[in-house]
Amino acid sequence: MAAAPPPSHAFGSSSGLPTTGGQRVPVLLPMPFAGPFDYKAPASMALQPGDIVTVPLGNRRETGVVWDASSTLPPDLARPPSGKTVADNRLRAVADRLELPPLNAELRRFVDWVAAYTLSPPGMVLAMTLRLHMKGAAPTPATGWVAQPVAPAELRITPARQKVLTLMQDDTPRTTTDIASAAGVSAGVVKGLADAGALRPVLLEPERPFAQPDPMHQPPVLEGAQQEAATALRQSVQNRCFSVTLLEGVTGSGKTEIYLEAIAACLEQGQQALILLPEIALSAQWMDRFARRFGVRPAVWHSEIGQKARRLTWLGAADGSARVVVGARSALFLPFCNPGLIIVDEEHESLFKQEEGVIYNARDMAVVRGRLAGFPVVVVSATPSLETLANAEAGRYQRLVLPTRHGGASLPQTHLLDMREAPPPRGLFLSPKLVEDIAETLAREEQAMLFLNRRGYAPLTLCRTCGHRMECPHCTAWLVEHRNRHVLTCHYCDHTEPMPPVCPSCKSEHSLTAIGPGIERITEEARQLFPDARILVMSSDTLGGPAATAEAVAKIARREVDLIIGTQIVAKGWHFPHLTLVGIVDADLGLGGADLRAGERTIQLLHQVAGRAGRASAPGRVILQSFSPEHPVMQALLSGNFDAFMEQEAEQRRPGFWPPYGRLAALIISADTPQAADEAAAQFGRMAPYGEGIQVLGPAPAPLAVLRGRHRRRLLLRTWRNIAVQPILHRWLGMVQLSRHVRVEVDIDPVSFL
Ligand SMILES: Nc1ncnc2c1ncn2[C@@H]1O[C@H](COP(=O)(O)OP(=O)(O)OP(=O)(O)O)[C@@H](O)[C@H]1O
Ligand SMILES: [Zn+2]
Repeated sequence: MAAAPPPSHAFGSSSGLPTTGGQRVPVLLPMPFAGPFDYKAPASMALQPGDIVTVPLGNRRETGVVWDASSTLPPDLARPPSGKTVADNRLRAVADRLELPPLNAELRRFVDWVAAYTLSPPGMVLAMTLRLHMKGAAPTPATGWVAQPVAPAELRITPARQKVLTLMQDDTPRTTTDIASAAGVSAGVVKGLADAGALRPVLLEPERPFAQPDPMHQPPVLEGAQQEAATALRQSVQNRCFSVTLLEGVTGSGKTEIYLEAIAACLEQGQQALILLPEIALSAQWMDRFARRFGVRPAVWHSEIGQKARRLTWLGAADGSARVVVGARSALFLPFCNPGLIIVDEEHESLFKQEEGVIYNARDMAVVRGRLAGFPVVVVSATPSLETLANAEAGRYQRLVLPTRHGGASLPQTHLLDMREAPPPRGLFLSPKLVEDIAETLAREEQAMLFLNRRGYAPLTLCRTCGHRMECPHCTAWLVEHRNRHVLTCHYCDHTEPMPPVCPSCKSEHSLTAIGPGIERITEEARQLFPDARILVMSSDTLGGPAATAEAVAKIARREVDLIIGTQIVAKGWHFPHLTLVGIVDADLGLGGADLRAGERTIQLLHQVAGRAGRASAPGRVILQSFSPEHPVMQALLSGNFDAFMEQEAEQRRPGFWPPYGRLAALIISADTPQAADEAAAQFGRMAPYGEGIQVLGPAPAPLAVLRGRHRRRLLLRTWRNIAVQPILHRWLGMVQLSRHVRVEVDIDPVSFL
């Protein structure tokens, strides 16, 4: 863990651009300090902002980045000045400059900006861009050998040595291993020749792992609206300046196809493109598609690529050899040297919000990066968020719309099943009508899909005798039964325990009962109903990783599956041409709770799932099982009038200044005991900012009042849109003295209200 800074270092600003040795330079370390620390450049070392260096910190050595002497932040975001300046004679010296490409000015500004916007220590944002082992991070250029033009006079020639010298007459640099195997000698012979001065060391070309995508490899033939949209996107890339475009289109309209054209334009002008996908592990089809269009696969970035791939991709971004990177939200912090475009696909996805560490929304920060560096950003969705729609309406974003499915495919027909009128038999969850439709679909040899966004067997286990509920010992949450594994598990903290043989409270036997369905239970029901159907379950519990997911998807495409049962994994942008029926087991799930965006989120998810049906020639159908078919969300899904629904949402949020018509920031206070949490929350409540257009809601216990053993309270700051929340929060946080056991998280533009 980072120790407190040693006294000889304090953050402070220094003046002038450090370009010559001997000067004071600020160095930002990837740690939770408030800002950079000053160091002294050794006389022999000319340092520039952006250089990656190692410096002493306490008695350790740390990697950091030479930072800018003065802040470039707008006044709204600038932090109050802090710290004192260390006297010149007490500065410690920078130890070393690493052979790595420096972080350019745009990226440094971006790091500062994200830190200031999210109220995070800048070093923690820097840590996201330095996510690789810096030591030995540069591709140590392999050393090779060439023959000296004139062999040393005293060289002893053996037959083995002669073989090497003959081989090396062509002047091609080779590694020791290559020489040994090509000449059929041992490595010792090569080494002997080198020691004797007959071979001269040369640096070999660094490894170039990224094949270059070819924009002309296989361009599509575009039709009417597609053509127009592609031309507009190409144009914004060619303009080489900041803009944001919303590419909106019904599922299957060809949005992906169109934004690949924007990437082609970016490649044609020699720039790099970044595509952010909400769940990169689920992008097997996307990768294939990219390869069909451009002839090669793109570079990939997410938290699970290995250390070597991480290093190569980072360097490829920095030296420009990685021309296209597709990644999860963290790819946004890669050090691109020549970025020309960012695409945010499925921009409405809440997965773009990182909820831990630096709490940020990658979609919004992508727009910031585009603005700071002057390139276009394209956000893509079939069901754009209200934030994005409002930006389009206000003219801040351009809007391109693809109104119909590609190739004459029609959108699926939607049917609402009122579960109060046609309930399933007791203890079961699929209504007779849905069962009948699945049977018909399977009889036609088409595929069907059942969607339920709940892992496991049952969300609640209850004792029928005493009413005891099986709850997580560390969280305010029920334990979810996973019958396949014979366990109960908490989906918030992963606490897992075996299914108890008797009720832990009243000790009754055979009294614990599963309440409600999870996907395992639906699968059990489906197996009984359709014993001959080939069923495939898609959830994070059944698909171990990207490879298993890719294989599952390929099986569906090969028609080796009749019925797919899945959680939200099935909602991703899959293209299953033989799938014609989608059944949504519990359409109301997700509408409860105090979430501001519950309706919006539900409609986005269900629309996305529905969009998997009927994407090729056979028409698709969607069946929604609902206990509240009159709900506006159900009615909108039925009519397909997404715009009208979002207008209603807007009307509900506008008067109360809820986002996007006002700003929100959440404070989440957590402590070991409920008393400590209450006390800290009350202090924040007493110090709450006030004023015209500023309101604080709470404190109140968080819906997840206990999480991983910590007691949580929430406050919500809501302001008018034209009020910046960061200065208010700085002042507020500065007024409350917290004990060491209390933690406060700041969540700007919260997406989760748990
Ligand atoms: N102009 C075209 N030429 C050939 N194929 C096309 C064209 N446009 C779209 N397609 C095909 O139609 C299918 C749907 O297109 P695509 O996946 O781009 O739509 P989308 O709008 O991104 O869909 P979703 O939102 O459901 O993910 C894909 O198989 C795609 O290859
Ligand atoms: Zn838990």
